[in-house]
Amino acid sequence: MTPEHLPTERYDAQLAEKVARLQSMMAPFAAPAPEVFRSPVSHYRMRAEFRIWHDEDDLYHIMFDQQTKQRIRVNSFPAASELINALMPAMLDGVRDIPALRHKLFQMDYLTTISNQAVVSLLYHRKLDAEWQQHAEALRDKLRAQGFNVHLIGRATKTKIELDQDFIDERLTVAGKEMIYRQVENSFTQPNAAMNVHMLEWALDATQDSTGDLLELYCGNGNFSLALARNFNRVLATEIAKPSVAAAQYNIAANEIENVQIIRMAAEDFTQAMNGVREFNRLKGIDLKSYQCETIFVDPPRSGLDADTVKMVQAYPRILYISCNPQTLCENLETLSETHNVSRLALFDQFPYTHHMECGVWLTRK
Ligand SMILES: C[S@@+](CC[C@H](N)C(=O)[O-])C[C@H]1O[C@@H](n2cnc3c(N)ncnc32)[C@H](O)[C@@H]1O
Repeated sequence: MTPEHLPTERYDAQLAEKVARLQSMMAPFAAPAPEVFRSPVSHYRMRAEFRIWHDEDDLYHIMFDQQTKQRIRVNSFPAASELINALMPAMLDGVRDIPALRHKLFQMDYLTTISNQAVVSLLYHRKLDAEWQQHAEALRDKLRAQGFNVHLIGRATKTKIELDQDFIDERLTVAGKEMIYRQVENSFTQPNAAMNVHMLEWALDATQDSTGDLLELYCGNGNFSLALARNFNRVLATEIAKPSVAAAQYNIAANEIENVQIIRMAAEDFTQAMNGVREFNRLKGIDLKSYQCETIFVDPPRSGLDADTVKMVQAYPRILYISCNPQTLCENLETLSETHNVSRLALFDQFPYTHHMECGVWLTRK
């Protein structure tokens, strides 16, 4: 695959290979056949980052070939949203002839939503000054006059200048209900919006007959917490990153959801609190014992769950586990499968044309 050409004709074969690979990885755990969710074959990524190459009076977006490390010029990027593709030439046109915007610009990061909002970050190897800000504001206004709903951010060492805001608001219809999700620049969000909706709807379906409350670790901006709130009395969710927690708090209010509480804490610390190893100020005023959690939901980073958290998770009758790395999922399942059955398995093709797989398991106590 080159950045400008997606082998769409090979999409089905590549997905079939992933299904077979996942099935063989999950065979030791007697998992059922996966429920498979296809991605759109193009324009599926809501975010993309490019290096910027300066060539005399011109400049363009580039990527590096992962194998050969060679530089590849990228005029269009069909994996990314239509909005990113429309913004890419507009950004270059806006920067090319303005030395204050162009000087030592080395990267542009794009984040977009299907609600058609965008934030573009310009990264520099130099200090940003008032002149930069003045020209960036002019560029932003020019882009808006062209019809883009865009926000610009300048970044340099220890500096972040947001011209007006560093977030955009996504709107997703999840099982018939429109949800608002604030997404913050440089914070985690699911990259493939269509696949995110499949994941949310699958999680809702898996937990539809739940009773009691839900405990969630690694909740990000409340993506799953808010969608799943309708299946539980209450949701208690934790997340380490401050901007994501702030976005989650906003999203609770914006969606008028009253049964979700977010705590900013590392999963490892929360596990210690649950095990009574240590007391934490952040948990003051939160009556953990009042929660009747029969289900736990985890969506950890690629490294999976640490050993103590696996043990803590294992105490719950039902476990919903979304993973962007089946390798670490399988490592965790070696322990979890001692006490739980894999009742459902799903493959979400979040990363088409790559080897990466996103999957979900629904575990029920034996
Ligand atoms: C795969 S993302 C999932 C986020 C969210 N569930 C979603 O769908 O957008 C993993 C999240 O775990 C958070 N995280 C990473 N390490 C953590 C830790 N040690 N404790 C708690 N959260 C952590 C990251 O900030 C990120 O938001």
